[in-house]
Amino acid sequence: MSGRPADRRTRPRIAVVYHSRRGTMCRLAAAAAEGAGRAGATVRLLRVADTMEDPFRPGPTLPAEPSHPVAAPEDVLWADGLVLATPTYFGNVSAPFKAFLDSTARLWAKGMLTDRVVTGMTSAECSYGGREATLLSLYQTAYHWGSWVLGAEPADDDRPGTGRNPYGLSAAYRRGSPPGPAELGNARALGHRLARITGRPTPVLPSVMARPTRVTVVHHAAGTAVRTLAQECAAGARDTGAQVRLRRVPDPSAGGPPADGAQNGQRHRERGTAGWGAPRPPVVTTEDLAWADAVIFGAPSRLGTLSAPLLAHAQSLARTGAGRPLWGKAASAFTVTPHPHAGSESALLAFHHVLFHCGAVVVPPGYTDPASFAAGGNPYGVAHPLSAGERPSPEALLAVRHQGRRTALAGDRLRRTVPDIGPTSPLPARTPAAPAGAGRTSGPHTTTTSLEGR
Ligand SMILES: Cc1cc2nc3c(=O)[nH]c(=O)nc-3n(C[C@H](O)[C@H](O)[C@H](O)COP(=O)(O)O)c2cc1C
Repeated sequence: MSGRPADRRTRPRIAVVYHSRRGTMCRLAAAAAEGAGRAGATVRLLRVADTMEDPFRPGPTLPAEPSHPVAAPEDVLWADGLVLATPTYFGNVSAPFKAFLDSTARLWAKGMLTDRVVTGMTSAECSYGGREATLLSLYQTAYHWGSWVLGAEPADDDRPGTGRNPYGLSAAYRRGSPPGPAELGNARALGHRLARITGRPTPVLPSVMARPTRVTVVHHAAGTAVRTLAQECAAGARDTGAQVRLRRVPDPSAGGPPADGAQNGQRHRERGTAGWGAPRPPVVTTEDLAWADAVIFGAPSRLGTLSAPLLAHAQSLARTGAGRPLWGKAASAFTVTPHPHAGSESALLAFHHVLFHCGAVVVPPGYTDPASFAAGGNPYGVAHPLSAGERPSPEALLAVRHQGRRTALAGDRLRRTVPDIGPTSPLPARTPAAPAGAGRTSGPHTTTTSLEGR
């Protein structure tokens, strides 16, 4: 991110891309665009093309909104940050929205979509009818782009009907009615937060900038493989000039019977020939997390999640209010699995959920370095299968070193933008409400006249 044009501009560019058939997502998208504009962003409010038949036509619709320009893949290229806004269809992204995401593949293949900051919004008829699943599936694409992913800020007083959700915004679809004021206010707040986080690094805060970036690598030191990856990851962070703390989580099960779901023989092999004889890093404290600008977690994968000791530690960080040690910080994870496909993806994705609850910005490796492809092409984080040997391959070591570097650089950038962002509450509408974007006529880089440039 540090080399991206946003560094040289005062205004971040935010694209709010939505699909809507009944008007809910259109209104939420307009609210997010308004919030981003109020944070000083240049905004494009765009709809995806929808040529598919509506299975419920004629359905109850809201009064028509002005037609917004149709999103093109180049809008993703243009943007520093994106709000991706799709209705929930069968617990997933709608087909027209997915078609838009897939249309970015040509730019992705050229490595041109990395390091955007992405957040998501959805609406669904049922409270628990797939809203979270839709937001999380939206982010799969963002991880593959190599984008950073931002959830919504969890609040102490979250109630049903506010749309707040640690993973983004998830509003109710109410037939024939627009989203409620709390939902719209939180959509504005999400757009606002995205724009602030995506924004230009603040050249002030000399006390912060005088020191190197700080990175903490926390791992469940279950065996040689995890420890080797953790050390290499720490070395990658140090490559950037960062100060690094290598820490381990306490493991109550060490020495006893496997109490945390270890799979056959895994715990024995994780200990490896190096055993516990090597100097062990200190046990992590909350201060190690509060101290850091970026945090990278590593652990063996067990039954599709990261191991219990690491999860227990991370879950203890997900408190709300001030003092959340991961809030607004860059974070990522790596893992060791018994076999390929025994959690290499699912354990990392599940761990991202915890990071969202902690308010962290998830910074996956994506395909931002050839090392990621060489190590198996896992965009969510490095995963080494123990069946390939106790010692991670040279490719895995290169990939995790890149992950350490990348997360450190993201932490460096975020520490310049995030500290002055206080907790957000719903942003009330402006009166008169900000107008929706007017049509674009001549291609993807033509502006939405009423929003862009405000
Ligand atoms: C094909 C289809 C699948 C849907 N699947 C779900 C679902 O899984 N869960 C749910 O609660 N609502 C579901 N809905 C309702 C939509 O979420 C609702 O129509 C949408 O949020 C309205 O957004 P819009 O007003 O922006 O078009 C579905 C609707 C359609 C057309």
